[in-house]
Amino acid sequence: MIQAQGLTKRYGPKTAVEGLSLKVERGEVYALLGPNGAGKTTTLRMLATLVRPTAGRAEVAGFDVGKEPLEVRRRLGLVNGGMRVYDRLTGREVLAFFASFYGLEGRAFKEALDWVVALLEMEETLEKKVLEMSTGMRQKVVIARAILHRPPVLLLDEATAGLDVFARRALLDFVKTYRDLGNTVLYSTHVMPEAEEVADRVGFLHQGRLVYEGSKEEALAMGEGSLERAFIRKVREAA
Ligand SMILES: Nc1ncnc2c1ncn2[C@@H]1O[C@H](COP(=O)(O)OP(=O)(O)OP(=O)(O)O)[C@@H](O)[C@H]1O
Repeated sequence: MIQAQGLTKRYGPKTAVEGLSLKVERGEVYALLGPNGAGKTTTLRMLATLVRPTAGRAEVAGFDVGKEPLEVRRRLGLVNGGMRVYDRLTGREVLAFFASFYGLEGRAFKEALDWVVALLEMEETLEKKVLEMSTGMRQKVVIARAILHRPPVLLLDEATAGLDVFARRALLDFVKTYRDLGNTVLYSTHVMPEAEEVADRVGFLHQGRLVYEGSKEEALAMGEGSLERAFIRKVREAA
């Protein structure tokens, strides 16, 4: 569902991502792991058609990110940590607003809303203003707006940043549920234990390069039970 070959992004003399190739299959959670500045955000933004690659190519759900960005956008959702929603609107109003971007109006909107409300258990957010919501409720609205169009591919970029323990738990459980519905999730984080919990496969990104890729089990075995140790080992080997 996600394929990248030689994906590269340079900002002037600075290389943010260098020759990145990866494949994520349907029904899989792929954790892209790396410290701040490793190139995770840039990679996700290229896949989401928000940043144009300097070189290389990528496809999402069979569509080229450079040549068919609208087809790609129809099939993916993006959640960034710390994403804001309009404080003065209710959950329902926020979702109606974003639904209109996807052409979901009238009956189609109602169906999408019913689906997302049941999936995220967020009935209580519908008539509440965002500024009156808990962090957890707000997070549900952020996720709901990203998946209203039922994208088969979901990109999450440091999505647990700033969440309290309840909201974080709900998000990790949601990732697994969304995967189990047959969707594909690219989960970017620097928090290794989160990847240990949700990932099927992992990729280690260091200074813009993918230095390792494998199943979570292989990576854990290499790190004697710890992804963190596996990551450090691969980064040292690549140096
Ligand atoms: N618009 C830009 N102009 C110049 N340099 C940039 C730009 N965007 C990112 N970079 C640089 O590219 C590198 C990779 O950044 P990126 O944000 O992709 O990393 P990251 O792994 O997502 O880290 P973080 O979690 O801190 O966002 C960093 O060195 C960053 O400073």
